[in-house]
Parts: sequence; structure tokens; C-alpha cells
Amino acid sequence: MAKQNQTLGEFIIEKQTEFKYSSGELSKLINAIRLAAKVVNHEVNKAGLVDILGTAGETNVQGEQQQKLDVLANDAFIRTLTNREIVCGIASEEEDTFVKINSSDRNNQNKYVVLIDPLDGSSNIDVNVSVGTIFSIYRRVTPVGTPVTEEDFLQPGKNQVAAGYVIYGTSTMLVYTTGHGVNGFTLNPAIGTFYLSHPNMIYPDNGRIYSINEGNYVHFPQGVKDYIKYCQTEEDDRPYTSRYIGSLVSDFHRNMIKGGIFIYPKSSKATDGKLRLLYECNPMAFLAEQANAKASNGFERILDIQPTELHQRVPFFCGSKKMVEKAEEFMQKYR
Ligand SMILES: O=P(O)(O)OC[C@H]1O[C@](O)(COP(=O)(O)O)[C@@H](O)[C@@H]1O
Ligand SMILES: [Mg+2]
Ligand SMILES: [Mg+2]
Repeated sequence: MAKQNQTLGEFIIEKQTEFKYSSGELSKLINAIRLAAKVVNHEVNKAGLVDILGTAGETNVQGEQQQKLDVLANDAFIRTLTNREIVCGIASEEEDTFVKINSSDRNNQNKYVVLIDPLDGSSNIDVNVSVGTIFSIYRRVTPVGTPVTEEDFLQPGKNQVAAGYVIYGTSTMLVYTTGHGVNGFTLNPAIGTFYLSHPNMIYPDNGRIYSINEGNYVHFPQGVKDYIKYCQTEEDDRPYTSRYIGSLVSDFHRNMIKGGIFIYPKSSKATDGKLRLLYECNPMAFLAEQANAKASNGFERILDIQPTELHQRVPFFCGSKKMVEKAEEFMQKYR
């Protein structure tokens, strides 16, 4: 049983002993992510003091201007995971294609691949609003001992063995699941240790917060427009409150604690929406379902979607079960 204020390190060991056949590889991997998160946290906290605000001058495969912190966080996670030789491949929002980790054959004995969004909420970096990191872990499908292929990354979200995020906000937290509930750990910056502060996190079944970039309203599908109107109507426990931070991790975290729905729909400007299936929607959907919530593309369960491309985008409806079901009802009307 998770004990309040248990350290993340203790929790990882305790959870490992619960699995008789566990090789300890996943524990080492979560530990490495913990370390990389601390490295990035250190940089994020002093952004503005040192020259890490602003753009890096490069454009990533999505055609987005890379922020200096995007690049820094990407390097920190790839370096930390590579040096510990515990994964056989990494895919990242900031890398055109997946990175094969095979400095020596021994590396290929590893059975996990990791997909990361090293810095989520990039548009908020320079304005001191909370940002995050998102990670997703799979067991490879190709034989151990052979170089990884794209097939190892293009797995449906329901195959994830672990997923989580780090939020660099008023405090720094690491929140993750290995398919046995969701637990949140807060970093004590004085001693650099994560402590279990939010055991067994559960989304309220219903909520009163809706979170969507209404600036795109005119481009939204009619179902989404109708749902927004529903949220704003003076009836029953409505109107709901509108909250939109613009960092997926932060909007998700708030909704998980308070109850709410986050929607990034497709639009006439972005026919598949904006968020990436593999390293944004799948990990958040796994966490949501483990916390008794729901995640779909408005019609289909996110975790059932068969990926076809590393950086593909999907419409994203995620949050308190009753709210997502209501939004899906509106979408169904126009299917
Ligand atoms: O500015 P918009 O269009 O509302 O988009 C905000 C969304 O884009 C993101 O910033 C995309 O993630 P990245 O910052 O990792 O590219 C999400 O965190 C956020 O939910
Ligand atoms: Mg992101
Ligand atoms: Mg990002």
C-alpha cells in the first residue's frame, strides 16, 4: 500500500517487488526519467536568468519553431536514457524520426521503447506559465537483439506499459501509471527528492470546468460549437467555468484534480486537430482511464487507435467521464 510521503525511489522498488517476474528494467527506466526531469526542472526554474528563453532558430518536423528549452529538454532526456542503456529506441516530438539506441549490441537486449514530448506547452515558456514533459513506454514488438523498427513505436495506446508527465509549475510534480492506478509525486527542491503527495489520483466523474481554445470557435465542427453552448447555458449546474492554460499537461492536471473536460478538436484549419497521438494523446489517455476518466477523438477510444505515423495528430476529448460522454453525444449528432 502506497505510503504518504514515501519517496519515488522507494515507491518504484516497492512496486517492482509486487511483480514476481519483473526484471527491474522498467524501474530503472522510471528512475532515469526521474533524473532527466530534475535536470530539466533545474533549467526551467532559472529560465530568464540564463539565456534559455526564446527560439533556438531551428524548425522541427512539425514545422514549429523550436524553443531553446524544447531542445534542451530533448537533449536531457535522450542523453539520460541513452547513457543508462535501458531502452532500445526513443521517439520524440523534436526528432524527425525515432532514435535507435545501439551503441553496442548489448543495448539491443533492452525491451522498452520510449516516446516523449520533452517540453509541452512551449508557447508558455517565455511567459512563465507552467509547462511539462510527457512520456509513454512500450515493450518492443520486434525481437530483442535486433535493431528497433518503426513498428515498435506505432503501437495502439492500449499496449502502453507505463505513461506519465512532469509538470513544472508552482511546484514540480511527476505523475505516472504502470497500469495500476495513477500516483503523483512532488519534488522537494531543497533536497531534490520526489515524495508521494497525491496517491491514487482519481478524476471526479463529473465537473464544472471546460477547457478549449475558443479563439478557434468559428473553425470548430458543429458538435463542438453545440457542446460549448451547452457548457455556457444557464441550466442545472451550468454555466461551467472556462479555463485554458494552453499547456496540455497543466490543463489535464487541473481537470484531474477538480473535474473537467479538455478538448482540442479538429477544425477547418487543422483537419486532424493539433495534438500528437503517440506522445501527447496516448499517454494522457492511459492516465485518464487509470484515473477513472475517459479519452476519445469525439467518437473512438484514443487507446484503440492504430497509429500509422510517428507524428500523426488526432482530435482529443479528455476528462471527467460524464462530461466526455456528453460532448460525444453532441459530436454523434453530426457524424
Ligand atoms: O495554442 P493552442 O493552439 O491553443 O495549442 C495549445 C496546445 O499546444 C501544445 O502547446 C502543444 O504541445 P507542444 O508545446 O509540446 O508543442 C499543448 O500543450 C497545448 O494544449
Ligand atoms: Mg506538447
Ligand atoms: Mg513539446
